[in-house]
Amino acid sequence: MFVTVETAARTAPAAVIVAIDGPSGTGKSSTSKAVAAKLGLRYLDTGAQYRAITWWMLSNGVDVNDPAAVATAAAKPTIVSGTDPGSPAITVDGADAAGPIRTREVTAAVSAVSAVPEVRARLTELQRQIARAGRGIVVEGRDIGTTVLPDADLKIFLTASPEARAARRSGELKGKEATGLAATREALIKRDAADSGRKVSPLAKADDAHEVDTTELTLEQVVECVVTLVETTADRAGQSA
Ligand SMILES: Nc1ncnc2c1ncn2[C@@H]1O[C@H](COP(=O)(O)OP(=O)(O)OP(=O)(O)O)[C@@H](O)[C@H]1O
Ligand SMILES: Nc1ccn([C@@H]2O[C@H](COP(=O)(O)O)[C@@H](O)[C@H]2O)c(=O)n1
Repeated sequence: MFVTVETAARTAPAAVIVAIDGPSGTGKSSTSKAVAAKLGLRYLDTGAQYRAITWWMLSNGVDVNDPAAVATAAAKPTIVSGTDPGSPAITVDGADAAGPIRTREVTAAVSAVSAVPEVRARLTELQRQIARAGRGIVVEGRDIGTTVLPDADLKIFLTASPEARAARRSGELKGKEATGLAATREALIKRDAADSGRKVSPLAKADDAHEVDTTELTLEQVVECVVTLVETTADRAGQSA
């Protein structure tokens, strides 16, 4: 049963569990952080965990294209995720990994590592522990609604056209590792294809997820849409939100 908290800008059931999935660049992280902050919920970025384990593999000389080698090493790194939407943190063996996990090298290798069943089993268990460890939470990823938290109170599947996603990413990279729009578009399509095509818990929309096409929406409009869905879910459960 939900318990309502009234401390955030909007109110939400303290125990609500929200799963947000979707392809790369659809706005999962931005939306999840903003929704969690507005509703006083915790936030978990599961993509950061897959990036963190990938970074550890690369840093420790594990061949990321050798599934057996990745499987053997999967239990070795200690990954700790913060759940404050205002300052999402991630450490690997005690070291701050927030910066290194965002490099192009990690992005290029993460789909291969995340396809290894031993990696998924380990991180799925960690994600479930975090989700159940405290008050309500917004968890974002690729398989949250289908596999990690199939009993989530609310499931959202964000989409956007490849063109919109590439434009968003290119804007983000300006002045850093600047990449052309076409190359960015191809890279995200390739990563989505790998994530959708793997055998174990692929990127997929849960049957009971609400699909939100963000192509023509501002971030603020997407956040408002999801906050309203959380409130409606709470109302349906018989609580004020
Ligand atoms: N509705 C939107 N309109 C315009 N820009 C957006 C919108 N949503 C997110 N963005 C921007 O698009 C970029 C990608 O967003 P974000 O990182 O939240 O996506 P993501 O789905 O989490 O991506 P990934 O799965 O690759 O981590 C960011 O720069 C973000 O500010
Ligand atoms: N639940 C998840 C979340 C992520 N992945 C894999 O991690 C990659 C990086 O995710 P970002 O959200 O940080 O871009 C992603 O491409 C997937 O390979 C996953 O498998 N399951």
